[in-house]
Amino acid sequence: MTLLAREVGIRFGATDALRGADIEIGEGELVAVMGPSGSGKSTLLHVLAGILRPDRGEIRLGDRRIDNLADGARSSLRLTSFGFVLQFGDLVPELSLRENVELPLRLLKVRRSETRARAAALLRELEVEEFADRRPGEVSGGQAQRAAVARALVHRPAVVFADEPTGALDSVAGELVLDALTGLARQQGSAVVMVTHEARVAAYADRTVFLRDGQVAA
Ligand SMILES: Nc1ncnc2c1ncn2[C@@H]1O[C@H](COP(=O)(O)OP(=O)(O)OP(=O)(O)O)[C@@H](O)[C@H]1O
Repeated sequence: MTLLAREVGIRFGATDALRGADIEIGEGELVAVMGPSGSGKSTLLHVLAGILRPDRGEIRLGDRRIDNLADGARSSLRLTSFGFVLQFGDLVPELSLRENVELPLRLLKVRRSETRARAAALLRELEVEEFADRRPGEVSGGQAQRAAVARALVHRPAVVFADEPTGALDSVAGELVLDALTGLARQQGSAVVMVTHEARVAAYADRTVFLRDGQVAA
């Protein structure tokens, strides 16, 4: 499904964070978003993902307009169609890596046996199986972030949003996370929208979009 933002604007007080931003992410496409600090990268991600509601413009997922959905419908859309990887893995600290990865499927009421099998397969593929029963605080940052990648992809979302997914990692751990994120997304046909300030990270994407002053540069 294509994710499309057209003429999107949002203002925080006196700051126009987005000023008529246009972007289209094709089905299964990996797009990096770059631009100076304050240019609106994170805001664009949050608007595309239905976390922030734009003041103007529209967002569409496939043929469905999603920016004007009620809060409940937007939450359930996020759960079914989107996955998230943030800079500092936002895994639930009280749950094991395995339980964190299973969480989206449990919320979606997928059968228990299938939930277990899918989470286990991803944990194995991302090479964090041996730490699966530890909590996020008991593994390295890179291991936790790979579990966050598994959690973002386990329900095979249409789009995964990643905001500086390797920002807190050294380059070796960062590469493992990017290999995992982009490799799995390509394998299962999930699109990725990834905010980064590093060209090395953007190189994993099919295409890079540049933001400047709240607009997508041509
Ligand atoms: N909740 C908010 N309240 C007020 N201003 C905000 C808020 N969120 C973002 N802004 C402002 O909107 C503009 C865009 O912010 P945004 O975080 O999207 O930029 P960014 O390109 O992701 O920056 P960085 O690379 O530094 O993370 C900035 O001027 C920022 O100060």
